[in-house]
Amino acid sequence: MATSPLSAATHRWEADPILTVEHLFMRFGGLVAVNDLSFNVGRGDITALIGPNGAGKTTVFNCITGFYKPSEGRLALAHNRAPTPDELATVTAIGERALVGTDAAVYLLERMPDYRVSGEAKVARTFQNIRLFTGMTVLENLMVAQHNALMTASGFSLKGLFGLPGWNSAARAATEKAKFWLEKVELLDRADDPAGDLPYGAQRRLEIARAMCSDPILLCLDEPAAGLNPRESLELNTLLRMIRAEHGTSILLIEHDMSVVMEISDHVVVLDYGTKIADGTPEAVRNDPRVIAAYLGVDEDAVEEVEAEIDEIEAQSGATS
Ligand SMILES: Nc1ncnc2c1ncn2[C@@H]1O[C@H](COP(=O)(O)OP(=O)(O)OP(=O)(O)O)[C@@H](O)[C@H]1O
Repeated sequence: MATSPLSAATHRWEADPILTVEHLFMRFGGLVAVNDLSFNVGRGDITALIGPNGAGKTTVFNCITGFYKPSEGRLALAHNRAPTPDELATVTAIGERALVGTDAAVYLLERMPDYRVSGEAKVARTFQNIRLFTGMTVLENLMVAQHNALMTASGFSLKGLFGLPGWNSAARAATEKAKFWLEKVELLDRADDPAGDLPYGAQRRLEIARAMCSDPILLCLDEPAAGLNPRESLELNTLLRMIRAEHGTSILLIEHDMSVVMEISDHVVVLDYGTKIADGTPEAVRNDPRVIAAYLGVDEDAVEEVEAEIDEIEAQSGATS
């Protein structure tokens, strides 16, 4: 993986973005669910997209992962290194969905259907409501996730039925990868059980394992901590840190659980009514009066009041330290 030299003052999402969202709009009839949204996801970062209910977070995920075609905007995903302005201008102008070079590639996700976003651009996602094949075994769920690789190995023919070597080795590799991820999410001993029999927290981990079986470079998780107890939330933090550290996978997550967001994120982007109201480190965002106002549900006039209160609290804590 190419890395950029980072000075202490530079954030990864500025110096080496893996995803650049520019002027994204999503309209449903008269409703503007996402309104001129721009932000970067840093390569190797854990980035959280947060905001009150109905702020537009899932809609942003649906645009990134090809489930929705955005009304306007550019979503550039960069493999290996960020594209130069020239490369970005070229791929935009020629109307192609990607510019693939020998050392790097850039994909314009707004031009791609969901199966290409996952298969070619290598973006995987999980959903707010768990979507496992509950009647299949835990292992089978991870094999299905590798369907594309196995189909390619089969030459889209009957090679698999005749046990030809290419297909056999691909099937072996898929089983090994599935077992690897089952071990990482501590579900190897449940491999042969129906996925629907797993407790809720384990099903959430299985979803993440399934997404990782497609070797994503960007993993998008929609509320991974929803419904987890505090111990399971801590285990989730450990799992996501491991995925980032050992696999270099960048992670973008939507999350309401602030203990997860503040604990593991490098970067937090805050939406309210489809508009970005804050973008920075967890510390900066936590103390941002607009964020506090949005979460407390106070109107704009009250923001200055909240700001003054924060200033006062900070002045007091500064005086006592
Ligand atoms: N397919 C759709 N058709 C019409 N309106 C939609 C559609 N999808 C989302 N919306 C609307 O867009 C707005 C943003 O919804 P979205 O689900 O993206 O918010 P969210 O921030 O993910 O909310 P939550 O935290 O509750 O999941 C809401 O007003 C929602 O009703």
